[in-house]
Amino acid sequence: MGALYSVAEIRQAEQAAAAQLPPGALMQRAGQAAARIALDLLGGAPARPVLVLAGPGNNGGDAFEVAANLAQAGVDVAIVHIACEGEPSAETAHALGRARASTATFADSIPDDGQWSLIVDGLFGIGLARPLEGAARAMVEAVNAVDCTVLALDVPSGLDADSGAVLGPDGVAVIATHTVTFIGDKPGLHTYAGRDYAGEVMVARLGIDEAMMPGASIHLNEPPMFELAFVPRLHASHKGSFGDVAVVGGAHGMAGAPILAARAALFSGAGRVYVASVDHGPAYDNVQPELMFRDAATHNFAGSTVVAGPGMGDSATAIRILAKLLDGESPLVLDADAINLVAASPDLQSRLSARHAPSILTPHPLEAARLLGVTAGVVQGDRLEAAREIAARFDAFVVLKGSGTVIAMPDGEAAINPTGNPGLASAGTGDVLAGLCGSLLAQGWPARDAALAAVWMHGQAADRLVAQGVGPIGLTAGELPAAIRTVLNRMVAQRPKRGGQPQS
Ligand SMILES: NC(=O)C1=CN([C@@H]2O[C@H](COP(=O)(O)OP(=O)(O)OC[C@H]3O[C@@H](n4cnc5c(N)ncnc54)[C@H](OP(=O)(O)O)[C@@H]3O)[C@@H](O)[C@H]2O)[C@@H](O)CC1
Ligand SMILES: Nc1ncnc2c1ncn2[C@@H]1O[C@H](COP(=O)(O)OP(=O)(O)O)[C@@H](O)[C@H]1O
Ligand SMILES: [K+]
Repeated sequence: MGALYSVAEIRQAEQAAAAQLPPGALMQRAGQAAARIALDLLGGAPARPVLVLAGPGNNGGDAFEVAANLAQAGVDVAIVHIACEGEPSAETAHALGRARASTATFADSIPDDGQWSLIVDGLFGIGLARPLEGAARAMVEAVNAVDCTVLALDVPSGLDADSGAVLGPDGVAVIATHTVTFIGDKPGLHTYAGRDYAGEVMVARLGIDEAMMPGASIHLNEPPMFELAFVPRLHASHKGSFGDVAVVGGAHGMAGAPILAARAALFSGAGRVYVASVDHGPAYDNVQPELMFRDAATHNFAGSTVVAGPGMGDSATAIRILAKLLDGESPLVLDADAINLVAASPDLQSRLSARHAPSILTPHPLEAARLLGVTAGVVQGDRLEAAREIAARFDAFVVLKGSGTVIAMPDGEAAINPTGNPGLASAGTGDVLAGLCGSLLAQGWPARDAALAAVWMHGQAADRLVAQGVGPIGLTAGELPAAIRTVLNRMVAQRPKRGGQPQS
């Protein structure tokens, strides 16, 4: 499965492998793998030269190997090198010698009028220690101003491989169309700014055996992580077999938010779905008359999975209802205002931590920041750490939303979601996700699998809609439930077979 490794873990694997190999072997393999990908991207004899940017460290060494290999393959290559102040590593010095001995030419800076068939970014990799300044910064800005295919070596220069943040308050990083990353995949390529800067990510393992890699605690959220939880339905089933969901929210002026969550629950297979309004909500939904409407203050939630928060507001009634729900035994999804209410109340926080039934929290970065008592900038600067911290603090399953949503479990396991697109950046899509999480819980899914599958399907549904021309611009939250239903039924149909008795 798609393991993601921290920089520290990659360094550990690199050292273990290098100890068993001739000097420079890993860098040579990195150069060969990247040159193969570069030749594929060029797709035949290029009309224009390839520009290779080589930094002061070993990322620059990889770049020299790529340059030498491309030159050997008959490609016209120009190299711009930022030399290091001291001595380069032995393998980088060797790679530089190979590049100098090849037909590649060296220039002091990127020519203003240069036109390239491909730019190879070998400025900085996992050794990036501080924001880019001076010549390096100017070079990155020049690359980003050119409309050209850009292949980043290991990591787009300027991007933190652990967090997906661009280094520095006003930092810059290379916007690559493709990234070939070495030894193992890295979380920062898939979350926060990472998806925009890395482009398509390819992993070159450099011949390092899986067994030599450290056990990963972070994975890409892909179907093998959760697909066994999809169960085909038995003929001998009825609506009571698929659980009840009650969505609590809908303060004055916010009646639509719980309805979106409720529709998502209905379209993803919950047996019965209620909307419990905190503020005298509508009597029925004429688009989805299957939904049942109740008063949250008097509704009996026993036996239901509860999704609390969409449009819930912060009234005394909302706080009282939330306290009761936190003390109850129903599986809970807490979203939006329910998260804000918990963040503002040490009393609600201790009730949440003390729960025995599963809780899934679905904060966006600002809601997560309120829970942690920090700014949204701090959360975004290390999304994995923020999600894990909330999961540990409240013994809950956490979905930290945004590009590259992070899912963190109370036991420290974490995943980064690769599906979804900016079409989801519109009001109400989070309500749909909360309703989907609640629906899977109500159908008996373990909280871990429910959180992983809900996030993946929500993004996949948006990706399918965009592929059909429905978005990204103008995609509405209300269009998601039907698309989620299609994705879910496909997942059930494609689920790997498991022998044994029918499951009820
Ligand atoms: N070792 C191996 O077996 C393998 C390694 N591989 C490759 O090596 C890469 C890691 O190499 P690396 O450790 O040399 O770090 P790298 O990313 O080149 O940067 C360090 C240099 O940059 C400098 N520097 C840092 N930040 C800076 C800034 N903001 N502005 C200016 N300078 C800055 C820093 O200087 P210092 O901080 O020491 O002053 C140092 O000179 C890895 O990503 C992969 O591509 C592969 O070949 C596989 C085998
Ligand atoms: N640029 C993006 N790429 C991928 N997913 C996104 C993007 N922007 C938003 N999303 C997703 O859309 C949903 C938005 O949720 P939220 O911010 O709670 O909105 P709302 O409260 O309006 O429903 C989340 O699932 C989030 O991960
Ligand atoms: K790079």
